[in-house]
Amino acid sequence: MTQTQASPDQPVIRASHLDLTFHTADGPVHALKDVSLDVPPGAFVSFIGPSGCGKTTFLRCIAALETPTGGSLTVNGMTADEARRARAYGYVFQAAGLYPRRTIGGNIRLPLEIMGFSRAEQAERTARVLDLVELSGFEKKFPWQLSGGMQQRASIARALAFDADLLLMDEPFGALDEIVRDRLNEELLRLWDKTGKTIAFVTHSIPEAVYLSTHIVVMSPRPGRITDVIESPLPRDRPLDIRDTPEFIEIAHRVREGLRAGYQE
Ligand SMILES: Nc1ncnc2c1ncn2[C@@H]1O[C@H](COP(=O)(O)OP(=O)(O)OP(=O)(O)O)[C@@H](O)[C@H]1O
Repeated sequence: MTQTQASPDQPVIRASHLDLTFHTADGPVHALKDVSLDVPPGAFVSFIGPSGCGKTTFLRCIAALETPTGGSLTVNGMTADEARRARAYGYVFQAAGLYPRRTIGGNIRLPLEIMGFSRAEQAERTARVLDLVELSGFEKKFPWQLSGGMQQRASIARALAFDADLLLMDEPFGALDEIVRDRLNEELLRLWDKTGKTIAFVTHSIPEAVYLSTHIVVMSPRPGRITDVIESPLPRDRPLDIRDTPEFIEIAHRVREGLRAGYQE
């Protein structure tokens, strides 16, 4: 079983002048343009930008689900393909995507079964990740017996189960109401703090990006470019009411300005 560990001084994600043009029947679609970014180990990086600016495409390049047409990309020092084979990341999608005929435990065990973990290790890992997302006791339930927020937590547990250093999350809480989203944001920060993982997180929400992140990457409308990378001065320990502080409001303002600048270029 290959588990990759990032070395302390090597970026987990390194994109250098990344470009991606889709060739479609209607002509070329330039999705990413000259995207350069280093994501250090343990960072929580949010990607924010208008619809269609290439946020998902960038995540899919990291996961080797798309192939860039220019520039270079490494994940833990490997090519995206190598990183995929080494299972260097877990991927959480907007929809929880749980198999309805499998229990929550069965869903979490599935990738572990495929990877050839022993039954004992599958059981140990499933219990540990269910505890991490506060779903202990729900292992034998089916997805339809859980609320949307709980399903999304189960999908996070599944992505955590093989213990990759990197978690890719594509608008995981976009479909949830604000109260549930707030709670899951708090839980995700706790989980990040506890596990020390690197997280790349796509969102449309400025408060969510500012609340969660150590780094906020602001992107422009298509072709997606990076217009600003904001390093957050907020402390690691963040109660929800930090959102009312002047520091928080100032960062949110800078994100908004970055988004606006992207439209004007
Ligand atoms: N497989 C594909 N073939 C052709 N065009 C594509 C493909 N995938 C994405 N695109 C286009 O590339 C651009 C970027 O799409 P992407 O989904 O990455 O944007 P996004 O920023 O994640 O958008 P949203 O916030 O709405 O999810 C869009 O114009 C989209 O239509």
